Amino acid sequence: MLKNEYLKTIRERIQRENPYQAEYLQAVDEFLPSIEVYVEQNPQIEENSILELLMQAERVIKFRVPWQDDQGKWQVNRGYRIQFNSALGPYKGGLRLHPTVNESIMKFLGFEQVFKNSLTGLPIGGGKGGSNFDPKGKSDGEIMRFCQSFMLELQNYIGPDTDVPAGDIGVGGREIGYLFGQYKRIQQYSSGTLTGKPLGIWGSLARTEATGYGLAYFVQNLLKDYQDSLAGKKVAVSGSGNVATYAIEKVHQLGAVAVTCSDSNGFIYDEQGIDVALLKEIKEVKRGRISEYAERKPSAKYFSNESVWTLKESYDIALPCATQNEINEVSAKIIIENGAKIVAEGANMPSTLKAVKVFQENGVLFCPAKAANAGGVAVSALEMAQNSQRLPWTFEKVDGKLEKIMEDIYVTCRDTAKTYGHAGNLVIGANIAGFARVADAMIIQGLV
Ligand SMILES: NC(=O)C1=CN([C@@H]2O[C@H](COP(=O)(O)OP(=O)(O)OC[C@H]3O[C@@H](n4cnc5c(N)ncnc54)[C@H](OP(=O)(O)O)[C@@H]3O)[C@@H](O)[C@H]2O)C=CC1
Ligand SMILES: O=C(O)CCC(=O)C(=O)O
Repeated sequence: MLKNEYLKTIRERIQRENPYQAEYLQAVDEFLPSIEVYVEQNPQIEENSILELLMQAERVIKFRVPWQDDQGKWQVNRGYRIQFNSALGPYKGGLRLHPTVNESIMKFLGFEQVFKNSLTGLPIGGGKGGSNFDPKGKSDGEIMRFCQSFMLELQNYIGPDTDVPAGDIGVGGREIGYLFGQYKRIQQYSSGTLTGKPLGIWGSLARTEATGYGLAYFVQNLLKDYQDSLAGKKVAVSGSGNVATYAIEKVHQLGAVAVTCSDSNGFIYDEQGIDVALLKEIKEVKRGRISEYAERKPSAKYFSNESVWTLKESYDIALPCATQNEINEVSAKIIIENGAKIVAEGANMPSTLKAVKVFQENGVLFCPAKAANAGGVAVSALEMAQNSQRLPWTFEKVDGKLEKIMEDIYVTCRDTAKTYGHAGNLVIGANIAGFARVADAMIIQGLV
């Protein structure tokens, strides 16, 4: 519950202006209470109407995306780009292709991206985009025609110093390649306009791995504070896409064993540890379903139409890496009963507000998405740097920088939480640290 009168008026206004945007309101309700102590100690925030300005996306772009399917029939989807805040640099954030995409989901993602990008310490503002186009079951030709049509509109609003989109759910190297090709046809060859590019068109080494690896580095830093490490830990992971796959790969490299993964049809429990090579073959090469994993690996059990978070088996760490609100109050309690001491969010907002409360009240070390999954966008910013320099860096160089950035983010969140009287609360640490830098930049620039 908010106590500060200024924050109450901000919350009421957001409710009035966005009455049906449940996900955006949820992200706001996670954020506002956690910066209360900072706002009370820093009167310049209210004096300069920083929150009135910040909570309003700078620009919300909505457009029609017509495309022809393989039967020659015209289909139409809705496209979005939310240019949320540019105080720290060009808008930066992924594009999501999923049938659930709507303005509320785009806005929650864009809003959180602002503070996440700020935490990286790199010169990037926050944005997000996407479409309710469903890539599942579509041919390469259909994906290409959709991406070309999407870019026909989007190209009006992006560029290496304006807005730099990348991937998210349903958008990987293939889609970024098609989007880039269309941008080049209409505008010019400008490699820094999109990140997450395939290596053949000047993507960065380690961008594919960055979000999942970064998540593991974040957890490793947290454990270090408790004189512990990932070695020997049992880890439950949800999802089987980009973030989940490389989180599993890195926790294995650091000596832990990940025993689960999932897609929207069910989940796998493999007591021997997820076989990452098999997972990549099924998901990245064949674009198949996770059920095939159990058909090919005798030690694996498949649970159809169930979430990982219904599993009742012991593990030490939970890494939700699929989608928003996949963990509710009930599953949070199951995770705690299973013995998890750490929950680190690879996906964006995978825990409901009630789930976060359950974790925090039960002493779980909870690592919020905007800090724990910032490795992806951080390496995207490094991709922009390489593109500007016109020089590719080695995998080791990028991965080394990623490791240091994740350590810095962890330390910043930990120390900020302590400074403001909430030691151990990484939600408060992440939100205050991310917000303070954006607010300062807005004031320096005359509030624009
Ligand atoms: N890619 C990146 O660099 C970053 C991604 N993220 C976040 O991480 C999460 C995963 O993204 P990413 O791995 O890139 O996406 P992918 O498209 O590669 O994978 C998404 C995974 O989540 C599952 N999933 C998606 N929607 C649902 C749903 N409604 N219910 C159950 N499962 C679902 C998918 O299953 P299925 O195939 O069945 O749909 C798939 O296994 C998202 O929240 C994203 O915003 C955060 C930071 C950076
Ligand atoms: O790499 C990027 O720019 C986008 C990453 C992203 O969408 C995210 O952090 O949620």
